[in-house]
Amino acid sequence: MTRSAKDFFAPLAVGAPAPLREIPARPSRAIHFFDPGNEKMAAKVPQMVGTVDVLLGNLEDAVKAENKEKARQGLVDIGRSTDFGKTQLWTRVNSLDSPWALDDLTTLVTEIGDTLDVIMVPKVQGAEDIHYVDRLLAQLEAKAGLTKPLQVHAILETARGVANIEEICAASPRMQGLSLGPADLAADRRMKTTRVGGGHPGYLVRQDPQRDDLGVPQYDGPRATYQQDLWHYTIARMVDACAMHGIYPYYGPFGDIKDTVACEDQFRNAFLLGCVGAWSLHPAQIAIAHKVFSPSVEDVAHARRVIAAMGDGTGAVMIDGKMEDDASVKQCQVMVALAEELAAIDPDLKAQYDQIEVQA
Ligand SMILES: CC(=O)SCCNC(=O)CCNC(=O)[C@H](O)C(C)(C)COP(=O)(O)OP(=O)(O)OC[C@H]1O[C@@H](n2cnc3c(N)ncnc32)[C@H](O)[C@@H]1OP(=O)(O)O
Ligand SMILES: O=CC(=O)O
Ligand SMILES: [Mg+2]
Repeated sequence: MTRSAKDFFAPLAVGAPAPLREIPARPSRAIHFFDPGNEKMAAKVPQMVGTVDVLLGNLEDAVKAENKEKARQGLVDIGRSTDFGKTQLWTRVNSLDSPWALDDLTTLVTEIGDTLDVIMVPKVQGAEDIHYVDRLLAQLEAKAGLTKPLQVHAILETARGVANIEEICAASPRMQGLSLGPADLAADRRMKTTRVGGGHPGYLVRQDPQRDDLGVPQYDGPRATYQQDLWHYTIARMVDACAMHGIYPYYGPFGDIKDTVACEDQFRNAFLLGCVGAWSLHPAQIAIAHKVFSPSVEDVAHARRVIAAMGDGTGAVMIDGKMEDDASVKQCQVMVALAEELAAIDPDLKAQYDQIEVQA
């Protein structure tokens, strides 16, 4: 049964911290995955602090079954020994139907709960999964004496999860956001792909056939094709569900590490539709995500001009031949607010945005 509105912000265990009323808008352009049980990767984590918005210790898929405990302990060690500064530390625990999820949550919350910001829960099917995690986290927070509630991020990677997307977002005040999990989602939906995210050359639309002088279609003549985005529908649903509930949508993994161009395109589609970040699986993908999910200097300059010209934000003005009004100024405010959040943690970006004032 759904909790009453009054109970929604009450702690779910005696001694647990009060739930957040609002999810803080912290920059999270790249959520960088590392395997804490892989010595080489783990050794790089302290040097990566400050170079990426989020470092995520991954315990789920991509960690071999025999290494699950090692990865969990590796994350505890990293959490204890690293000063993360403004970089957030997230984890992805094993799925709730696995033999590891309970120990993942119990160990991480009690050992490094004060260092962790967000717990990513994979393969979320419905509100019941979030309710389970919500109560368990409250009990563990109380046990560990934590003063700040942990946030929860759900991966959308089952057909049932997509069908229940709104109730998942609404299930707990801990809900921070959703990520698209295109690999598991493709398998669960029985899509006929074998990739981790990105497009597919077979998913396309084809230009109509040219016609000859008599109007007869030339079916064997040249016709352009345009590859389509397999993920448009799901990302659009995520964006609406997240916006409705005051939480944040993210594109997930892009598995073709060498195809940096297509990765950038896929991330940009997600950014333009409303996502705030994407996963980085390899150090090479961090710069791509930072570039794509930071508004361009040109867009910020334009947005500031519109805001300045619109005064109190009502009415209509012409700028460079285009009509701007109450609705476009709101889009500009979204752009400028994001630029300000990012400038606060990224000195290079701040310098670029500050330059706009000089040129204006
Ligand atoms: C569908 C899903 O669930 S997606 C999420 C789960 N998947 C993951 O988390 C995958 C994470 N990434 C990886 O495991 C690796 O990047 C791989 C397997 C994709 C590629 O690894 P490699 O073949 O070693 O890549 P490559 O040789 O280019 O690595 C270069 C260096 O970067 C390091 N590196 C690679 N990936 C990472 C990473 N994610 N974080 C930190 N360092 C990394 C390597 O250890 C290597 O270090 P070295 O120069 O000291 O030897
Ligand atoms: O976990 C991510 C996915 O794409 O599956
Ligand atoms: Mg997955």
